[in-house]
Amino acid sequence: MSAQIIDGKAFAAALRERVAGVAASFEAAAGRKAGLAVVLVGEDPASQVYVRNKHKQTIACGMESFEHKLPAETSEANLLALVEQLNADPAVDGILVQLPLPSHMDEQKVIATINPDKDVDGFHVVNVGRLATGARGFVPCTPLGCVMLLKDKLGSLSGLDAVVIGRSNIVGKPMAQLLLAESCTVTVAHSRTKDLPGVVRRADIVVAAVGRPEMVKGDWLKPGATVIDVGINRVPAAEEGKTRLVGDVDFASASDVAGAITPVPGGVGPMTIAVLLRNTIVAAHRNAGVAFDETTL
Ligand SMILES: Nc1nc2c(c(=O)[nH]1)N[C@@H](CN(C=O)c1ccc(C(=O)N[C@@H](CCC(=O)O)C(=O)O)cc1)CN2
Repeated sequence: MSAQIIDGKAFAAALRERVAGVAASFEAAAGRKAGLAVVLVGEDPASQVYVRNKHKQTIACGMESFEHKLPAETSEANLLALVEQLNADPAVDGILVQLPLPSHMDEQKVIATINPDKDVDGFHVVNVGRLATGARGFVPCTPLGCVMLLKDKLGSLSGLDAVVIGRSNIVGKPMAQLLLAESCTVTVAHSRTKDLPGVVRRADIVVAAVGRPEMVKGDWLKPGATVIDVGINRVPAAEEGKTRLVGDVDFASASDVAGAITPVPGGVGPMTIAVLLRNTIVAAHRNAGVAFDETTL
């Protein structure tokens, strides 16, 4: 293995420290803590873990955490009413509805009900438009975390060739917008891309967000490329009945060719919640009209 490991867990811990410092000065200036409301519908085991971790880390950063857990059979109307209530609550600076939602709910309709200025997930079409046009808004947490890791490793990304594999609204599309804003030459590849290995081999930066375990192989990479693995896939482990977590990149072969690579777990995943806390403290300042230099986060 020759690649450097990009330690997302350590970077996320340092970001949370900075958020905690800013949260303390926000409380002193505003006379209240910043607040994050997280809504979980149903009992998806992975979502339960993510929501529990969001709650713990929000408290640890000195912010208020408002958890709302609704049964899987809750009607969409009930969920929309809760979102409206959170929109109107001055103690709530950020609102996050954990995805995926049960199949009887329209995710886009639910997201569209969140006040865009409390949409710390950055999924509302208003924030999607703001990102696309370079206006100030909220940027989805996972892609923003990936860009933070890339800039920390490479410095300026200007002029680099980037390939994003995957075109989801949550990761692929905003990732492409962010890399474009950093003056990369961006290609968005997907399941129908012809000669995917050939396309990936041109890239200085590869972001894999396709949801297919260990799909990207070492011989797809340009030597020295920086590889960001967004995949979180549970696959059977060697031991009977156990599972293990792998990314969308075949770490063993890729780390022989890449210059730097994020591991799974411990790479991009921890950045998602750290950036959520960052977006929440930014939202609190904007909504309360308290000035601070957002570039320090
Ligand atoms: N409303 C949202 N829903 C979902 C989002 C999101 O950003 N907003 N992202 C994902 C889930 N997610 C946060 O919600 C998330 C995923 C992964 C991690 C993480 O720390 N992963 C660890 C491994 C954890 C494990 O063992 O399973 C890692 O990669 O090291 C945190 C948050 C979908 N839903």
